[in-house]
Amino acid sequence: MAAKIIDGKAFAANVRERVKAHVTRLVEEHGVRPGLAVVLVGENPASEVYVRSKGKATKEAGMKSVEHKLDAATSEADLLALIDRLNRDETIHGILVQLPVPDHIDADKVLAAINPAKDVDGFHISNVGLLGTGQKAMVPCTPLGCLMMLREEHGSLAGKEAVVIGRSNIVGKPMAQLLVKDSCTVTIAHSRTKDLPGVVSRADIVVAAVGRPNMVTAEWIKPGATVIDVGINRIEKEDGGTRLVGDVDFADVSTIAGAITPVPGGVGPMTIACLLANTVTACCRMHGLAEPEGLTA
Ligand SMILES: NC(=O)C1=CN([C@@H]2O[C@H](COP(=O)(O)OP(=O)(O)OC[C@H]3O[C@@H](n4cnc5c(N)ncnc54)[C@H](OP(=O)(O)O)[C@@H]3O)[C@@H](O)[C@H]2O)C=CC1
Ligand SMILES: Nc1nc(=O)c2c([nH]1)NC[C@@H]1CN(c3ccc(C(=O)N[C@@H](CCC(=O)O)C(=O)O)cc3)C=[N+]21
Repeated sequence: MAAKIIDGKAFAANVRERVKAHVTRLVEEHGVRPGLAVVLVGENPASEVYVRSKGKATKEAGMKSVEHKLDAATSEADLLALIDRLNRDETIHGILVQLPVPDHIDADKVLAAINPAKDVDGFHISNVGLLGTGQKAMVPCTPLGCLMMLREEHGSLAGKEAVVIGRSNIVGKPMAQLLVKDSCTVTIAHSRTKDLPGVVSRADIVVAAVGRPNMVTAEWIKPGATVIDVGINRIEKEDGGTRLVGDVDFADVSTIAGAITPVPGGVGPMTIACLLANTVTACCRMHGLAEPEGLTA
């Protein structure tokens, strides 16, 4: 039987509506408007697309949106000075520095400079540590979006076998933490994993975050498993154009999976919706106001 296709775009639209409703309450009842600052260093066509769609979605949700586009040659000191200004700006509740940053800038140092309360990406070590110890944290947007879709699909995740392919700090590791927190039995696989197909075939839940087009095929998948495809890979078409594909061979895997996210239209839109949700959450925490329900981990 063909897999259910999880409509990330529709789910994200629903999350954005709920964010917008909460923003309206914050503005009307408390005179507070959540603000998000996105910082982009250098010219990266893909990053510019994301930054533009983040800005548009932020405004549509009724929030303040600020974009800082810095020259590729911007010094680390100048970037740190901008972050310091945004940290002290009371109209800004969320700060996101688009990754990757140019080689002459130390990304760890930049992330550590962001006020953890405004760290809507959840990349600051104090948020990483809070998440890892099961405390209230800012949770990275992509894994949070994946978790929301999995909870919607399954209700409780307790006792499920989950395999996360990829161990990056921005997707794989925080995804695994969230699944453990929801009582899954979690395996993290990576490039040195032996018998990856064998490991993946045990899973009730597969999250692929690798960056290799169509790597995961039907033979790896336990019948009925839920497959979340985080990968964003731009590949050449026969006609010379390009198209986006995930890390999962969608046509193949959807013949055996129980449910699957498409690329595009799956995890990507949820990432942006969760960024807005995190900005509202950060704003509420900063002002000691009630947080939106169902929009945090
Ligand atoms: N939809 C969205 O919102 C987002 C999508 N992405 C996409 O998700 C993908 C992953 O991103 P990110 O985590 O940043 O990528 P990284 O490159 O940081 O990490 C990739 C991971 O995949 C592992 N890996 C590489 N090759 C293999 C292999 N052959 N078998 C098993 N594991 C392998 C690597 O292992 P090792 O550690 O051993 O090198 C690494 O842990 C990319 O396509 C990216 O574009 C990312 C962020 C957001
Ligand atoms: N500090 C930081 N935080 C991030 O969250 C971050 C980052 N840096 N660097 C780059 C990655 C990538 N990322 C995506 C967001 C949305 C889509 C998205 O909306 N994708 C659409 C398609 C978009 C298109 O057509 O290009 C979809 O999958 O349907 C994809 C990828 C966030 N990232």
